[in-house]
Amino acid sequence: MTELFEVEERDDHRIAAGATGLLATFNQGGLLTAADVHAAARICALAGEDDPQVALAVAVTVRAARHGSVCVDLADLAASEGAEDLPWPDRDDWQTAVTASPLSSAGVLRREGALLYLDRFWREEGQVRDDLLRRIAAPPPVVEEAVLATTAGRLFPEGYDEQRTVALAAARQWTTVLTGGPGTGKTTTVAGLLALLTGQADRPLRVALTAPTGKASARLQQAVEEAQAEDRFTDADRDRLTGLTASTLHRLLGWMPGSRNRFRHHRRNKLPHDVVVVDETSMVSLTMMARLLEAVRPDARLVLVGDADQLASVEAGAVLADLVQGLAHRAPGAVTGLRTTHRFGESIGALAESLRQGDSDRVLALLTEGEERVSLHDPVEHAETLRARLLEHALAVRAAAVAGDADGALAAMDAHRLLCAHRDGPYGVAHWNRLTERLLSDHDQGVWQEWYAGRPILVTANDYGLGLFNGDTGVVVREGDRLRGVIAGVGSDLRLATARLGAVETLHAMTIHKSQGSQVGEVTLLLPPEDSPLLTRELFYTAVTRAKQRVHVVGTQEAVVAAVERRAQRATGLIQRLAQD
Ligand SMILES: Nc1ncnc2c1ncn2[C@@H]1O[C@H](COP(=O)(O)OP(=O)(O)OP(=O)(O)O)[C@@H](O)[C@H]1O
Repeated sequence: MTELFEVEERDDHRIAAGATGLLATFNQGGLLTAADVHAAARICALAGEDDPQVALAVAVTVRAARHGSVCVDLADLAASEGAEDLPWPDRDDWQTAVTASPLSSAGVLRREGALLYLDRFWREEGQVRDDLLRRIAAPPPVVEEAVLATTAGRLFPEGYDEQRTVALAAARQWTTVLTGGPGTGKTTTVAGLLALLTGQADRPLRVALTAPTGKASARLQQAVEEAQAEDRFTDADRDRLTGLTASTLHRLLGWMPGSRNRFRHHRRNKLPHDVVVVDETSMVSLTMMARLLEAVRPDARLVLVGDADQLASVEAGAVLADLVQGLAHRAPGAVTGLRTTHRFGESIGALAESLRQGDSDRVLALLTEGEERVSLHDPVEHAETLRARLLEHALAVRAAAVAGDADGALAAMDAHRLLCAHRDGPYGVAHWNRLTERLLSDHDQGVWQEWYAGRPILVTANDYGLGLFNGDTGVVVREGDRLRGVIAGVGSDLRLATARLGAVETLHAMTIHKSQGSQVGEVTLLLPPEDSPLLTRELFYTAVTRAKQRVHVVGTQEAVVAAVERRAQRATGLIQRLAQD
């Protein structure tokens, strides 16, 4: 389905002043925004291109990137539901015009079969493909099979068979994509794999544990350390694995001031690590994957861990899902999957699995069976209960924060979260954050300003100086007569004066996109109406799998069915390009 906007007023900011021809028509028709139109007009002007069909092709390619796609299939777009009434150019004429354009000869526009790219994404996708296939074609690492088998038998005893198979495969090759839903033992496998690899080495291995967000990388480190505390690991294993530190991908690659997509480590200055484990790979954009692959030494193990059924990265690409599908044909051994859930109560696991399979009848049945851990509530009938739940949790966070109990406040904050698909409007995070703060201030006069004890916060930008990372969460706590922002960390929390906290949002409610990489006790998932274009299976799955104990879905049955049946589609060419010789 193609999402169009409706022009609401004469000076709607999405309407481009001065646009003409097809660009103006598609802008007024709600497909292109002013930004798409201006970008296309500028690119065409620089190349001396005045064919309106080419300008339209550039604009829809720019638009696609805004929606997370790295390319666009012109013919598909023209035929897509919702956009049929726009005056699309004839498909063949359009392709011919694009091919003949000076923008194509200059390499600004790139074709790959039916797909049209802007140069940057075309190059990045090609680079990801080439680097991966080069790694996969290289002679495999030399391993001591006898030692490997004995150690694997100890680290992965009976009951850990699935994980043993995956860890052994990863030990025997340079590149592994390890997929699995929540609680399937991905971290357990990584912890065991690291011990297997250090057991093979005659010197301490340099291991990088990394993830797209600080929170996710810290969680990985903590989970690996917890797994290694188990009896299956010997003191010798633990000794060899001391000093593991986790960092965000940006920090691992060496973030440079003033540059978003260029890093200190690259093809000519590789990372020193022998093993690089990336968690939450579904959140990694095409651009970051390209930067990572070029920086990893060819003789370093690379393990890309994630859940391919989750939402894709905020920025363009759907790399993990593409690798799972694309490599399944090209290099099946490189993709390993874990299926058995070890953590969830039966019902959350079953709900996640039915969502993964797209079985809307089963999803509805599970939600309405009367099971305590997963339930569906009508938005109107449930409104009062939802408000009461939000207030109850907000009061619990506040009580601990006012008492100066940072651990208690952080724990209370992670006991429940309201997850929304939208940022704005009646189903959006902004509305529900405001509402919760109003409920809280009706109850407690101390809550009426921006900073108050018990304000849960979400960091929205990296600040390397302060050690804050996009996605970190925390809470404002009273400390004597001052307020402090306490950001949850591994081992120790970070305490900062509230004045130093720049890019933060209130976190009584959170978007599902931003919830990726985190888990909480209970989730209340507020589904938007069935016609919301954001309502997709991946969104639903991601929200449900954030919960450790309980999921309350608030929405109509129609919204549930629409969510299960609609896929979040992104146009990418990686699967096809991985198949090519
Ligand atoms: N084979 C197994 N048998 C029993 N328990 C297991 C097994 N594998 C893992 N577990 C336990 O299940 C829980 C989930 O495992 P783990 O954290 O490794 O999964 P995960 O896939 O990394 O989860 P997530 O990504 O959702 O955090 C842990 O408590 C772990 O100790």
